Amino acid sequence: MEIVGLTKQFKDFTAVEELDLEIGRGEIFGFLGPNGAGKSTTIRMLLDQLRPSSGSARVLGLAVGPDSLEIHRRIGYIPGDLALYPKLTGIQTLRYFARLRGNVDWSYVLELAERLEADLGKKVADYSTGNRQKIGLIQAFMHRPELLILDEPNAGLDPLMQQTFHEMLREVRAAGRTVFLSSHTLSEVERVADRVGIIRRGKLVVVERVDELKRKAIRRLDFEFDQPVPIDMFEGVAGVRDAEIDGVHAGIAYEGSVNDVLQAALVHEVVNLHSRDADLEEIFLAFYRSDDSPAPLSPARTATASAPRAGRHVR
Ligand SMILES: Nc1ncnc2c1ncn2[C@@H]1O[C@H](COP(=O)(O)OP(=O)(O)OP(=O)(O)O)[C@@H](O)[C@H]1O
Repeated sequence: MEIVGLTKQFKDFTAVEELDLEIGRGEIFGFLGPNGAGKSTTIRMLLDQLRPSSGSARVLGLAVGPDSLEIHRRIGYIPGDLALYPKLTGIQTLRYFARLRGNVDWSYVLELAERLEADLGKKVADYSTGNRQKIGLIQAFMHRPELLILDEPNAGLDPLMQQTFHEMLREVRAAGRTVFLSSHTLSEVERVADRVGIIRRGKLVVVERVDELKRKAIRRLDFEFDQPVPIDMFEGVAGVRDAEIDGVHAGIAYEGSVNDVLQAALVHEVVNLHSRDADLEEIFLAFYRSDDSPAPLSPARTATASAPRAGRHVR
């Protein structure tokens, strides 16, 4: 998928501004942003449901606009506000979608329904949000599309079903097919996506590999030593952003490789060591902040800005 300068103006309000993005085949791309950031507007332009004010997009090598019929044939899609016929049962709904699509392997549909534990017997009107979403997922996956465009697909799924859904996404990737997954929750995207793009107030503020973001994030180590250690023992150690030394305890915030931190620590006898996860949340929150300050330029810079001041503290 290639998006170039995509812009949507609603009167004098710019919902999406000059969006550039390339997504490769076989990739799970997480499109993250707070409510109202412009995710659905972007997706609706990709689907040709909304005309861009300027810019263009190609999906599966085809031009959005002129080739949209062909694009729709080859993709699977869940809209943010999935509308289903309330009087049909789940199974009737899926048969209807399968007929529209043509060439759907019905045994695969039933397999998906079983994996997602979808209740197909009830009328859609009587469905819970989660079950409605399951029908949405099955219809998006049923024809094994080359590209899945999923707008907030996780809504209403319980944790177990989210896991099943993530497995399904990984299978899609393993088969060389592509996923464009919009979400406002970091934890979902972090678990499955190869790369993320964060959109804020219509602008793409960062596009980065998830593992790269994690690598750049601040991490924490808590040491316990067998005897009190000097308060300056981590001073000048590469990557150390903050050191809180309190007798036999040392809490270290660092970025990059852990080796230098460990080397500096092992000068003394370590009796206990606790490592805390990379604080990706901090990075994302910095991008999400809705104040009027300019968006951060890079995740590395954000991590630096949101990290405690370098130096040492004595409690
Ligand atoms: N038809 C429209 N006319 C005017 N403004 C609109 C229209 N559609 C969307 N917007 C505005 O564009 C902005 C982006 O909306 P969009 O639905 O793309 O956000 P989103 O990132 O999908 O958010 P959410 O997570 O809440 O679904 C919002 O401020 C919204 O009010």
